[in-house]
Amino acid sequence: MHCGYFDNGICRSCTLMGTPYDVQVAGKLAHARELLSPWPDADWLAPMLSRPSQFRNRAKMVVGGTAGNPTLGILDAAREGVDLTGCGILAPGLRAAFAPIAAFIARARITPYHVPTRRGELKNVLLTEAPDGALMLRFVLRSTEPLGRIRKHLPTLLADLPALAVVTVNLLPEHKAVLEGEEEIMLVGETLRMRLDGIVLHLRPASFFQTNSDIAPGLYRQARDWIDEVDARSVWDLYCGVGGFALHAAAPGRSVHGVEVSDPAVQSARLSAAEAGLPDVTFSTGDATRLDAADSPDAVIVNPPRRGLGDRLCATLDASGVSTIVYSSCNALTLARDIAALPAYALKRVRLFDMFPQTEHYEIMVLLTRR
Ligand SMILES: C[S@@+](CC[C@H](N)C(=O)[O-])C[C@H]1O[C@@H](n2cnc3c(N)ncnc32)[C@H](O)[C@@H]1O
Repeated sequence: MHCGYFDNGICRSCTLMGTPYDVQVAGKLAHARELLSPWPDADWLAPMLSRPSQFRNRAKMVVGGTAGNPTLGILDAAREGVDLTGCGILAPGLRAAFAPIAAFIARARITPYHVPTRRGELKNVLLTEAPDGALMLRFVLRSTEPLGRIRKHLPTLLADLPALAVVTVNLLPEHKAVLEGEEEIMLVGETLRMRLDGIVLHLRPASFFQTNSDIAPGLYRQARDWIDEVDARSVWDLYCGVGGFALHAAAPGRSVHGVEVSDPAVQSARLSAAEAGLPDVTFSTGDATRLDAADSPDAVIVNPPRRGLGDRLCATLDASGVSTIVYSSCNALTLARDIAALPAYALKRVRLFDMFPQTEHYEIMVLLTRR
């Protein structure tokens, strides 16, 4: 894949842009093999490959320019807006939505936030596309000043962009280089329905979702297959987010319990389980690292953020009665560190999922069984 923004030095986010896709995947595999070389007996499954372009289901666009002529993209070295609406890794439905959104910003006179002068309101536009094309749009604002005009012009935006299922305003009053703030004002809808493999996962505005809607179901299927193989009767899904692993692992005679620190994500997961008619799939809000494995299940699925599980949870699991761990990670460095902290387990299988083409990042899933 080639990208004009990359070639012209406008955006360098995709660090592997221009490298042939097979070379990218070979490099990621070599990186993972090196990190997991202390466990040479592991069986490596063929990697799951992505389409190399148009795979991202989520756009995080920094807004620059003027109210009349906004840019959606990034900020340059001088902190001025640069348009990236033609970004080739974004799903086509996201790209098609940018023009109506920019027209709406102009119509509702929402002044983009200008970092050098700390003036203006609109900081970011966050857009997520469901596999069926439905969209969730979030305007990250410094204050509620434009809210009246947003409400007034919203019907026109909805007419221009009928795929919009959820529209919100997120408030980020601080001058911080973060994506979003704590407060969310719901304007249209509640959740985006992310249908994967026939299972609907309800996504609320600030919750995590895997960024590649083709790879995500492959990830969930792989975990379910390994759990099925050992015929686990009880399963925990730690760091469960909106419940993708848990809902896919559901089976007759099996109880699944998800634990997640974000309460809105847990509410979404519960809604999805109820709609799917799965009473044996339950969720609770909590800190996975503080779990007590006294009533340990047969199997545990873990999918932590980049920092990994850490010493405490590894020690709890290592001393538990859990026979199988399925560990899905977006950071093979912390994964390798955590496996080393789980000496009671043997690394049986490894599979790479190319969730993030054009970058050095990848998702990797391993099967660990108690020795
Ligand atoms: C990589 S995401 C995985 C989400 C989910 N497994 C999925 O497939 O969508 C990591 C999740 O861990 C949650 N999280 C972070 N720290 C946590 C903790 N200490 N205990 C429980 N959940 C945590 C985050 O809110 C986020 O939803």
